[in-house]
Amino acid sequence: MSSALKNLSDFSTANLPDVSQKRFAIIVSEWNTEVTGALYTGAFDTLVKHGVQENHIVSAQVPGSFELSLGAQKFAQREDIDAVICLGCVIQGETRHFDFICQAVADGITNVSLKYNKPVIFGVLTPNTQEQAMDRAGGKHGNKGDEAAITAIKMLALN
Ligand SMILES: Nc1c(NC[C@H](O)[C@H](O)[C@H](O)CO)[nH]c(=O)[nH]c1=O
Ligand SMILES: CC(=O)[C@@H](O)COP(=O)(O)O
Repeated sequence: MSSALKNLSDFSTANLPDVSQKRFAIIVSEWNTEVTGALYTGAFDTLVKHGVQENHIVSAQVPGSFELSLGAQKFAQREDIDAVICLGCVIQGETRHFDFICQAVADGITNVSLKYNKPVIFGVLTPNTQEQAMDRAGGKHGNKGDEAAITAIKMLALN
């Protein structure tokens, strides 16, 4: 189902693991900060809502989504971090730069997750327009940050 028909904040919370002692890092891109800020709020609030202690959440900013992979790696390599959530918004421009960033960050985040055997969540919006972005950052299609946070929690159940 495409996100146009789905609410990103509508997910099952059945059988969630106890995350009261788990530690999370949230890495946020500074590009399109009005969008990524809303994603961050959604992710942070969702983690706390489902049992994560606020002082068990560390946050960091990177200049753009392309830098999310390295930012994620700096926290994924830490023994005191159980999962990493990457938040960004790459909006299509006039050139193919969009394509290179999106592919690089998707591949990079995947590689970090596999290298450190930890959940590193792709909470990156790749819309065509600012409106599409806002619709997915707390608008009519929910909040990708909520989805990223619950995904991190669910993946820790695999441990
Ligand atoms: N255009 C967007 C960017 N561009 C910047 C890159 O992410 C990167 O920081 C730069 O290429 C230097 O390495 N980043 C976004 O997150 N969103 C955009 O729409
Ligand atoms: C996704 C981007 O980097 C974008 O903002 C760049 O815009 P353009 O492709 O018009 O240079």
